[in-house]
Amino acid sequence: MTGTLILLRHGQSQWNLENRFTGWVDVDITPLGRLEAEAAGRLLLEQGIQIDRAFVSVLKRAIRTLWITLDEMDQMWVPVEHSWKLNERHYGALQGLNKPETAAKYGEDQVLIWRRSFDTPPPMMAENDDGHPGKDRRYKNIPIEKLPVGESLSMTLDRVLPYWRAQIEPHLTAGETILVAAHGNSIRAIVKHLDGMSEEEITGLNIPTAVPLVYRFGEALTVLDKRYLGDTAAIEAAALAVANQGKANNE
Ligand SMILES: O=C(O)[C@@H](CO)OP(=O)(O)O
Repeated sequence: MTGTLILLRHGQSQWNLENRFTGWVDVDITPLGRLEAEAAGRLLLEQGIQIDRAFVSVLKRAIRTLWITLDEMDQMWVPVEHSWKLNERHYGALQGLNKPETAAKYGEDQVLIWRRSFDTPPPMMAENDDGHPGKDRRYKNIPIEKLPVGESLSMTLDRVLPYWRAQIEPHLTAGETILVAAHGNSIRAIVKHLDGMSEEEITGLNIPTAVPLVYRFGEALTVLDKRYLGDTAAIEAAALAVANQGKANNE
């Protein structure tokens, strides 16, 4: 038996609430998002899970979710590594736009392609946009040509996977229990890899906010089992609500 992995999407963010494309915009979690993160911590605690190490993006909605979850578990002392490689996919020129309004303007089919197709990127952010990651101090050590201005899920996977292999996998192989606090689409990229999902299958996967997804691994990191912690019907309803965020009439 080797390690255990917990994948945790951040709690509800202000732009989840407003239903806006978020990507790399650093919005915080809402009061409900904080409660969701506390509930995630309680679920992990009930399972007696002891975290050895945590990994998190450099976006505050994931960082704060991690803090609250670890606080609830009284395990705030665990080593934490931050990396932009775990950031949400960059949503390019869509960032900030309201999803139902975008669906009303461009059609639900187009929005579904932008949100869930494997390899169609969103329209790119302009190089001179004030929100360009090259203008953000937290990315100053990353060569400008490596900073995305819009990513498909495939492009997200291309930056998540080398990080996963180099930084996270060795700890699982060593038998550690790892918590990864990240985002809907960076988690979808990891799940696609772990479950060997096809490009078709991954289009149907939606990750609910702040529900711990626990993987247990056997030799050579084969997946022994995978399950969400919590009430199955509520989790399915939450995933469906995420899927429906791209509908034109979704308020
Ligand atoms: O807007 C985003 O950054 C993501 C996650 O909230 O949305 P979607 O589910 O549409 O990929």
